[in-house]
Amino acid sequence: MKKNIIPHSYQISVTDRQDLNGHNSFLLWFTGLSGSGKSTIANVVEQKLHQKGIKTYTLDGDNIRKGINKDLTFAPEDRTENIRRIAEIAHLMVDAGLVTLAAFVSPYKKDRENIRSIVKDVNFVEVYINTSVEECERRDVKGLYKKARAGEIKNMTGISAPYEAPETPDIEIKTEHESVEAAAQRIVEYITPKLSSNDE
Ligand SMILES: Nc1ncnc2c1ncn2[C@@H]1O[C@H](COP(=O)(O)OS(=O)(=O)O)[C@@H](OP(=O)(O)O)[C@H]1O
Ligand SMILES: Nc1ncnc2c1ncn2[C@@H]1O[C@H](COP(=O)(O)OP(=O)(O)O)[C@@H](O)[C@H]1O
Repeated sequence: MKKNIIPHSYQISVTDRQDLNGHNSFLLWFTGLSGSGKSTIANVVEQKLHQKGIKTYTLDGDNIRKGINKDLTFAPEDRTENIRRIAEIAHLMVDAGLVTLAAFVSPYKKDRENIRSIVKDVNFVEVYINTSVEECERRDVKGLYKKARAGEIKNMTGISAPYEAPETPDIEIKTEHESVEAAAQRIVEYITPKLSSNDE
């Protein structure tokens, strides 16, 4: 605890907010290479949850790297800071009672472990979107792999920067063998018991 920062105790707790919402809150974290399918699958999962009346919010590159983290690059120490800040934001969102989805490359194992400690283990569901770099490069949704091969982008994950795959993710999706719809449905089925369980 930092000196002279004394927390105020508020009367409304996360449990009160969850009771009002009628469901628990937690963080669904998607990790994988650029173009692996994180945003596509997270988007369908969020739609399915929304249709069930679940309160959600999705954090991704569009609302984070263009906003609060626009000062950060793709150098390793900046990626670490990127993920740390996102984890702190996600922590606030989970505290606010939202099922929070986050889709970031998050290539370093130690950074993903740090998320787990920030939001607490019980609130963290790790989804590994496992797509080979060959397939991501074939899709090349944003033309980044082409630029990386041409040397126009440095530190491109999978090409010139590492991706440390999760060893024991909660859910693993191999997009070369599973459709977007099937993957999203499997994720929703996995988290459904967590929405209403009281074993926090
Ligand atoms: N060098 C390099 N490596 C990887 N990705 C790159 C790079 N430069 C730009 N981009 C684009 O930025 C998106 C990844 O940002 P993240 O914040 O998810 O990255 S990280 O978690 O900090 O590693 C990633 O978005 P997604 O394609 O949605 O994953 C890319 O579009
Ligand atoms: N089974 C699948 N799951 C997810 N995406 C898939 C799948 N098959 C093909 N794709 C395509 O791969 C691309 C993934 O892009 P995107 O979701 O932006 O990836 P990321 O967010 O990981 O960078 C999309 O064009 C999507 O339509």
